[in-house]
Amino acid sequence: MDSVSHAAVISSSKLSYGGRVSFNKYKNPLLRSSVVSLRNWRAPSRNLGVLAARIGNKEIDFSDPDWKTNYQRDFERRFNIPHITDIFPDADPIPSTFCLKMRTPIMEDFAGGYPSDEEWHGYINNNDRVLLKVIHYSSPTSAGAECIDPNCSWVEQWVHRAGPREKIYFQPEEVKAAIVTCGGLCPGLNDVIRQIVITLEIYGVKRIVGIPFGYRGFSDEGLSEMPLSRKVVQNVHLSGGSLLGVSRGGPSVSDIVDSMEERGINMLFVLGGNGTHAGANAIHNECRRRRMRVAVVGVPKTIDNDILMMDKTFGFDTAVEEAQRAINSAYIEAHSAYHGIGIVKLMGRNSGFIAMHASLASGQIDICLIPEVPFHLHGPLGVLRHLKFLIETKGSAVVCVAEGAGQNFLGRTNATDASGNTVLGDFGVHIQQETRKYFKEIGVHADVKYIDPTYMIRACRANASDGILCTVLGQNAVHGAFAGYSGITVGICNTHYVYFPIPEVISYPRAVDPNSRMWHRCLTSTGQPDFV
Ligand SMILES: Nc1ncnc2c1ncn2[C@@H]1O[C@H](COP(=O)(O)OP(=O)(O)OP(=O)(O)O)[C@@H](O)[C@H]1O
Ligand SMILES: O=P(O)(O)OC[C@H]1O[C@](O)(CO)[C@@H](O)[C@@H]1O
Ligand SMILES: [Mg+2]
Repeated sequence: MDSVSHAAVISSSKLSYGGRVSFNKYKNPLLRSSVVSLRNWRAPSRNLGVLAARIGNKEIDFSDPDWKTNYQRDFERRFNIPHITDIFPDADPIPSTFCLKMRTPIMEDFAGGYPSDEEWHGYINNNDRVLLKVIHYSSPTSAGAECIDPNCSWVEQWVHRAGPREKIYFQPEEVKAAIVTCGGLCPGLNDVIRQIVITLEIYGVKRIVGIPFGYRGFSDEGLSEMPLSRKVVQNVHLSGGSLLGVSRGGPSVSDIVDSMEERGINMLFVLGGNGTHAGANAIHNECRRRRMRVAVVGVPKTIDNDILMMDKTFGFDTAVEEAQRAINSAYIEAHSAYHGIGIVKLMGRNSGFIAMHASLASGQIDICLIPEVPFHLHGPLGVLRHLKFLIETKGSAVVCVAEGAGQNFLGRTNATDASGNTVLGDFGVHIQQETRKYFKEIGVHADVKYIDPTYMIRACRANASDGILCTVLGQNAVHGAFAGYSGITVGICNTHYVYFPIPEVISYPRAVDPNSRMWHRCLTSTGQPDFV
């Protein structure tokens, strides 16, 4: 009897963004983004008696008639985005240099009394908010219900709307802006760089530089900053990768901030994943500690789509699209061979979003294995037995595995990369070998083909959908910095663009919820049984 693959939801790397997180039946990711422990909370049911939940340092007593108001107040506080006036209360804003010139309205067009040209300026008001959750679950047992209290009450939660403000807190001629790209590659990095530069220039910024090869570029002698302008970035989005280069590891936060001070950088745009954002937040805090008038703004970058609260991160769509070619090849190989089995391994260290979405998109996958959903390989309920069934009934099969799936079947290496991320074992190779062995043992012919397109799905140009996302995120990053915000990141939430405080989106990696509608849709599409 083999062991069951465990849900690898929390990275065991050195990155600890928000302390330890205890997972439980409670489904609301907002609650999970702090240390959450529930007391006297048993199951989502309407008829429970004493109820309380600990959220961060706060205890919620659901019998208190004001619990919702208090929760919302606390939520507002947590999702408040740091502003320059927090440390410089006397900082005076100036009218924005970002021009939103509208055409002169023709009165017939606005017969109902549309605002005049003066009133309709097109800027975002600082009090504008976007609703974080849009489903009003009528029951805690509703599919995918994300409840705060056991009755699954409706609690409005709002986050800050992104975009250009009427007043700005930086004189463009005094700005030196820097862009840095860290972590692994992701389609769309160049699109974001391009748009940040273009938008900065529209505000009137003349000094814009790229920091080469991630945070390392702040400290490594011999790596000099790259002057950026519209001319330099005009066509960079036509190719994949990062114009600036990427890296893992690098200098300490204090060395990075020393370097920023030396270079006179007062706007820093940081493109990266969880680790990079943890770094960006630490840089923001250090700048505040030193009372530097600086804006640090992140743009979440990960093909894995593992950042909390966002509809998606840029590069994810493209990665899913690129994965189609590998899946289709695996399908053709499997379908054309006698008892063909195609296996495709896709990226996704902690989260199976790429594998799940690529499987759904292709319609060619019979078995999708992701880190979040435990499974047996061997035994009567195991994956291999199901493969035998598929060979007997369909004649061929295609399997899609996420890189982080099935890690418990492999020996631990304890190896880490330069950023401290755990180096995973190769489950794709393992399942390929086990499949061959299994069919040999049972005396059934099987023609197993293994495709690992790992870097091919991210080392490519962004598709059109990601291109748009990158463009809007890049613009909003600049708007956020000029509006005086720092320690924030940009994202898309329920199709609207928003600013989040960094700690709230990186407290743990976002993962596929095995109870979600999307995972169930994937199962409906593949037709796979539970392998436990
Ligand atoms: N907790 C942290 N505090 C400060 N810096 C960090 C922290 N974690 C990671 N970093 C730095 O952030 C950079 C990128 O981290 P990492 O290699 O983990 O990639 P990432 O941003 O998570 O992107 P990817 O999605 O590609 O893994 C590295 O230079 C690393 O040193
Ligand atoms: O080989 P590299 O560059 O460290 O990147 C690999 C990692 O990048 C990721 O896509 C994360 O962004 C993981 O899924 C994968 O493990
Ligand atoms: Mg990471």
